[in-house]
Amino acid sequence: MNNKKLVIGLFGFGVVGEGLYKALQQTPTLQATIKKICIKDPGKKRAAPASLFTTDRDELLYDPEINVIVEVINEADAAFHIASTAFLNGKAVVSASKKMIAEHLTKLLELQRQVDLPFLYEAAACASIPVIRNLEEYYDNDLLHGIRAIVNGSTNYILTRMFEDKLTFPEALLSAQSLGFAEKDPTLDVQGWDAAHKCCILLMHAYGIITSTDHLLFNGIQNISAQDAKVAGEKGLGIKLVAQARKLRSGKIAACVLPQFVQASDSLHFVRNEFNGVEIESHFADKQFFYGKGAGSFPTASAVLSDIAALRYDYKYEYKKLHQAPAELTEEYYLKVYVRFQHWKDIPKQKFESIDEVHEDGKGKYLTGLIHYKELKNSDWWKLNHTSLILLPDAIEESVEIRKIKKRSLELGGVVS
Ligand SMILES: NC(=O)C1=CN([C@@H]2O[C@H](COP(=O)(O)OP(=O)(O)OC[C@H]3O[C@@H](n4cnc5c(N)ncnc54)[C@H](OP(=O)(O)O)[C@@H]3O)[C@@H](O)[C@H]2O)C=CC1
Ligand SMILES: N[C@@H](CC=O)C(=O)O
Repeated sequence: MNNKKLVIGLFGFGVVGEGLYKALQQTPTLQATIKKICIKDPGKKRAAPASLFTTDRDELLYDPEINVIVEVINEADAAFHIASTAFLNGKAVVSASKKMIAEHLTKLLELQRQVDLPFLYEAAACASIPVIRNLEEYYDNDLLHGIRAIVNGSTNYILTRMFEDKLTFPEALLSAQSLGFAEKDPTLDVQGWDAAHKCCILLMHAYGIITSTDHLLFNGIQNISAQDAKVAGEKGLGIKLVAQARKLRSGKIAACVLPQFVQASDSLHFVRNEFNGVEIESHFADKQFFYGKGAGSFPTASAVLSDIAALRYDYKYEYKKLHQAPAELTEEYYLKVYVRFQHWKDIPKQKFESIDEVHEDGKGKYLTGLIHYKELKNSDWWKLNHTSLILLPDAIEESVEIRKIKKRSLELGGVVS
C-alpha cells in the first residue's frame, strides 16, 4: 500500500465514526478520503453530506476502489462479518471493536495470515494510548514481567464521580453514557466484560496468548459500595478496576481483571475520570507508565487515525510472540483479597488459605485473606448477596509456603494459636 492513496469505506458514524470523519478533515496531508459511510438507521440526522451514507454494506465491501475498511460499529457479530468479508475482498481493515476482536481472535488471525493484509486495532485497547503497537514493537526482546492497567474509561469515570463528587451509581453511569464513553450495552463496561476483552487483546500482544473471557477471572465495579470507598479512604487507598498479567517464576502468566485497592504511590492511583493508565514492568527497563484518554470521540479517533496513517507504509502486526514463543496462562496462584459481606453464611471460610483480618462496621462485615485463584474462578459466591471482592495491593502470590512457615513460627512463639 506504499504511496497508494487510501480510499476508505467507513462503517459506523457514532461517537468514534463521526470523530474520525472530523479528524480526517483536519489532517489533509494523510491523503486518505472517505468514499462511503455505512450506518444502520437511514433516518438519523448526520453531520456530513447525505450522499456519503448508505445502509447497504456491500456498496463498501465490494467497491474495488475502496482499499481500506474502517469498522467502528457497536455490533460485534456484524463487525466480524464486515472485517472478514473485507479481508476476503482484498481490503485492509482498521477496527475499534474490542468485543468482536476478542471473541473472534483465532479466526481473525487465521484470515489475516491467509490474506496477508493489514489488520490494525489500536483503538480497541485503551483508546488513545498506543499500547498495542508498543507491546508489539518495543517489548519483543525484553523480559516482560507484567502489565497492570486501567483499561476501561467508563468505569474509571464512574468510580471517580461517585467517590470524589458523591454522584450515585446511576447518575455517574448516565453521565458516562452521555459523554460517549460507555458501550451501547453499558453492562459490558460495568460488569467488566469490556476490560476483560481488552485484557485478552493485551495478552496476545504481550505474551502471544490466545484466550477468551471464559478462561479469565474477571468482574466489574457493580458491587463496589460507599462502605468500600470509606474503608479505602481510611487506609489512604483508591479503588480501581485493574487488568493485570504477571509472569510467575514458572514462566507462566497469571492474569485477571478485578477491582483493586491501589496505594497513593501506585501510578494507577492518580488516573481519574475517563483516563486509562498502563504500567509495564520489564527486566531491564523496570517500570514504565503510559497515560491517556481511554474513551471518547476524538481520543479514540486519534488511534484509528494513527492506524490509517500506518497503512501508508503497509504496517502490519507480526504477532511475533504468538509465532515464536507463546507463553501459557496459569490458574496456579493465590490472590490477596478484601471481601465485604452481610452474613458469614454467604462466605465459604474453609476455601481461604488464611483469613488475616475481620472487621465489623455499621453496614456489615469485611475480611481480608488469601484464596486460590481457582476458588474464585469456579464459583460466584463473591458476587452474590451484596458481597464485594476487591484485590489488595500486590495481590498475586505464587505460593503459600512462606505464609505457612510464618504462621507456624508465630504459633510456636505463642503469638497466635
Ligand atoms: N466510544 C468510545 O469511547 C470507544 C468505542 N470503541 C468501540 O468503537 C465502536 C463504536 O463505538 P461508538 O462510536 O461509541 O458507538 P456508537 O453507538 O456511538 O455508534 C455506533 C455506530 O455504528 C452503526 N452501526 C451499528 N450497527 C451497524 C451495522 N450493522 N451496520 C452499519 N452500521 C452499524 C450505528 O449506526 P446508526 O448511527 O445508524 O445508529 C452508529 O453509527 C464500538 O465497537 C466500541 O466498543 C472503542 C474505543 C472507545
Ligand atoms: N466503553 C469503553 C470505550 C472505550 O474502549 C470504555 O469506557 O473504556
